[in-house]
Amino acid sequence: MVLHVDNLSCARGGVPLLEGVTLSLVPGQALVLRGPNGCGKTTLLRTLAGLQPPLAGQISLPPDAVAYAAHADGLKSTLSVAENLRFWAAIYGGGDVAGAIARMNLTQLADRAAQNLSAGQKRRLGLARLLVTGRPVWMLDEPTVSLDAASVALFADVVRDHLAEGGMALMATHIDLGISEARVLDLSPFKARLRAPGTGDSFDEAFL
Ligand SMILES: Nc1ncnc2c1ncn2[C@@H]1O[C@H](COP(=O)(O)OP(=O)(O)OP(=O)(O)O)[C@@H](O)[C@H]1O
Repeated sequence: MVLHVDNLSCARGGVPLLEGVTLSLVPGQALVLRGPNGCGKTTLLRTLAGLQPPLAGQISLPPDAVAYAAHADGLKSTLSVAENLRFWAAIYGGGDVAGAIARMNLTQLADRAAQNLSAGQKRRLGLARLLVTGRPVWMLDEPTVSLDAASVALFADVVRDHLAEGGMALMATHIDLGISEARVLDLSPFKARLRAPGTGDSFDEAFL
C-alpha cells in the first residue's frame, strides 16, 4: 500500500491555503510536516484523512487506511481508560486493548475515568487509540502536546515500532520527536498564491 498525493490544493473556511502539494509514503516511512502557525498543516492532515474535500488534486489511499489523531483526544469523559479503548476497538473491529494500555504506560490508570486524567495522561490515552485501530496510516496533529519528556520518548518508540511493522506516519509537529528516519516536508513552498483579504499576505492582497 502506498499513500500518494498529487498536486493537492486545500482550503480552510473558504480560504485557499496550500497548492501543489505532492508527496508519497510507502510502508515503513514517516513524514514530518513543518511550517509556521496557520500555514495549513492541520488543514492538510484533515484533507488527507478525508474530513474535508480537496480543492484540487488527487489523493490515492485505500479506504479505511487512516487513523487520525487530532488536537482533541476524542475521549468519552465518563468512561474509564480501558472502556474508552474497548469502545474504539469495537468501532475499528478489534485491536489489543490490554496491549495498548501497557504500551502507553496506562496500566495503573486503566480503571480511572477519562475526565479524571491529567492533560498528559489524556493525551497518552488518545494516542493509545491509534494502537487499537489496526490502521496502517497514522496522521498525527501535534501528538506530543502535554506530554512530558519520558512520554515523548515513549511515543516516539511506539511510532518507530509502527513503522517497523510496515505502518506509515504523517505528522505535524513543532518539536523534534527524535525519529531520525522521518523525512521532513516544509510546507512553505506550497503556500497558495491567491489569499483572501485579511489573511496576512499583503503582497497578494495589494492585487485583490
Ligand atoms: N474552522 C475554521 N474556519 C476558518 N478558518 C480556519 C478554521 N480553522 C482554522 N482556520 C484558519 O486556517 C488557517 C490554517 O489553519 P491550520 O490549523 O491548518 O494551520 P496549522 O499550520 O496547523 O497551524 P498551527 O501550527 O498553529 O497548528 C489558519 O489561518 C486558521 O486561522
